[in-house]
Amino acid sequence: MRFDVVTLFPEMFEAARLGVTGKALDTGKASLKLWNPRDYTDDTHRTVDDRPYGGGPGMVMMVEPLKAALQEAKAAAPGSRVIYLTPQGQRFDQMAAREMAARDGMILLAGRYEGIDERLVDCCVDEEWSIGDYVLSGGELAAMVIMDAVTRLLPGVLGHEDSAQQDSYMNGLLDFPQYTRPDALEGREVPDVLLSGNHAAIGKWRLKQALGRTWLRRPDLLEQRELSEEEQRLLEEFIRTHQG
Ligand SMILES: Nc1nonc1C(=O)N1CCN(Cc2ccccn2)CC1
Repeated sequence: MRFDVVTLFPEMFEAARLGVTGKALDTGKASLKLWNPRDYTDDTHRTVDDRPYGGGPGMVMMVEPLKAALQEAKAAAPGSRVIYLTPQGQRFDQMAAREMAARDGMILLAGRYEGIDERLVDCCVDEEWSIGDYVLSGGELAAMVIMDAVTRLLPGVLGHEDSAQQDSYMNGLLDFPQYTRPDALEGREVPDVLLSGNHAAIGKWRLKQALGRTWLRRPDLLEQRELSEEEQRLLEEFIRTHQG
């Protein structure tokens, strides 16, 4: 997976060199190249923003430096589609992450200021994606969210047990509660079943908790998910005990 990112703040992507994404980069399962429009300016102040036609607050990313950086990235990654991070984009989710993880690469365009010139979107952007309905200071964090979610899905990046956990977590349910030492914390005990060593009972307890939590917190997810007979029974059991 080749990630190319057009950004005015390449330093932010040092964070991608840590943890799971850092290991994926170190082992060559992913690569990251940054393209800074400021390197494509030709004035002494290295200007990268300009005033919007029509007036109004804020600045827009200047066309020429951005276009030059984007063209270089496209030349270096000819097969990669250009993704523009913007609140106006389609909502990114796990299904989108899975689809993107199957690609050879992507060029992520991280905008700052009030955005980019619409003619650049028309000529050079293939897809617009949003990570949620809130306004960030730029597209860099959104780009890193997508890079992280996609990288975790690349073959060999997560260990087998992690990817199994990832699958269980994302099988359309919220995660079950997690516990670790000590087994008693200020009078609060770890559920006995988790200390029992009975893996069948532990699995059943975890599935019931995942179903129950999803019912309580994200009933919308349950509506999209077929339940097996056992899952239906476990959920009904959870609801009965929850309602007392
Ligand atoms: N939410 C999000 N999910 O992806 N990106 C965001 C996000 O908030 N931002 C902040 C504004 N930036 C610049 C901008 C401003 C206006 C129009 C287009 N671009 C883009 C990235």
